[in-house]
Amino acid sequence: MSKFTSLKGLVSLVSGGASGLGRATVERFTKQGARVVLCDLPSSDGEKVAKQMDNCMFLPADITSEKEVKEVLRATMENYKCLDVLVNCAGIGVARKTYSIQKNLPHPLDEFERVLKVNTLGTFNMIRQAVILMAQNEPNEDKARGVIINTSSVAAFDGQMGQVAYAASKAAIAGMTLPLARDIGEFGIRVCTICPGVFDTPLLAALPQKAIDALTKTVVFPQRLGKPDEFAQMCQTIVENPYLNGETIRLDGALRMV
Ligand SMILES: NC(=O)c1ccc[n+]([C@@H]2O[C@H](COP(=O)([O-])OP(=O)(O)OC[C@H]3O[C@@H](n4cnc5c(N)ncnc54)[C@H](O)[C@@H]3O)[C@@H](O)[C@H]2O)c1
Ligand SMILES: C[C@]12CC(=O)[C@H]3[C@@H](CCC4=CC(=O)CC[C@@]43C)[C@@H]1CC[C@@H]2C(=O)CO
Repeated sequence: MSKFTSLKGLVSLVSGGASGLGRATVERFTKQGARVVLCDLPSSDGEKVAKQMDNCMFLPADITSEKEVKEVLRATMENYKCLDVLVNCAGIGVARKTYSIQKNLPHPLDEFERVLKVNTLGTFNMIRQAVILMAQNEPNEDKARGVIINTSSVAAFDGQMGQVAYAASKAAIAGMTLPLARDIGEFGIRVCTICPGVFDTPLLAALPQKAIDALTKTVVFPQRLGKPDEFAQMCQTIVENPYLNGETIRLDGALRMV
């Protein structure tokens, strides 16, 4: 069977794999026979989560650290001799308006910088180093060597009040998709980005229940929160469809955040 027609045997690196959408992706990929490196912060549940799955190892790193990501990729090569798929799920959010008139305070610059650093710079740091490994792979009959999947958000297009930093960071990830595909297509590496709507994860759970209910009501159909495995299923689809490239895919039940 040609490589990338199924997840079986593929070496996959999932950032943010200790929680939420990333964890669901690790679970689905390992169940489908992939060998998975779970990358997450040292303070995360990464070790515990990896131990619960077959063919999964935890390699701690902060995705914003060039040195730590380099070590994760070195260890991936040492253990698995290659890297076929990268799924960038690691990310953070912050709720902060551009100016609080009550406190007479503008959005803290360091907070804006932190969100952009983790979400956008961290995603690119993973990509720029993973490409080096993927480009060494033996190509399949279609000359394919690797697949990269990024996580943006519907907030990239319908950012809500208080999401200026988050929306900027996610719009940048969506904006990177096509130029990345153009840059690394010559090496046989495809790049797609998923824009989730509202998914039932610990990140979302930080919202008050009333806010979650209000967001859920704005989903057209099915009117419910997305299941993390539905995100993971989209990742599997992207890997297994050789003609999907350079595309940003909304996965949101036709939600358009107000
Ligand atoms: N849950 C949603 O509704 C939703 C909607 C749209 C987009 N997203 C995006 O999907 C991704 C996953 O979200 P989630 O809901 O699963 O969140 P989550 O908080 O459950 O998981 C995020 C994971 O990323 C890890 N992480 C954070 N910063 C990191 C860093 N610097 N280095 C390494 N790991 C780091 C965290 O430790 C955590 O395990 C995020 O990028 C988020 O912005 C989520
Ligand atoms: C993920 C999303 C946007 C956010 O950043 C918020 C999150 C709900 C929980 C949050 C509480 C906060 O205090 C900070 C912001 C945030 C992490 C939102 C759920 C859906 C939003 C989204 O991106 C939809 O695609």
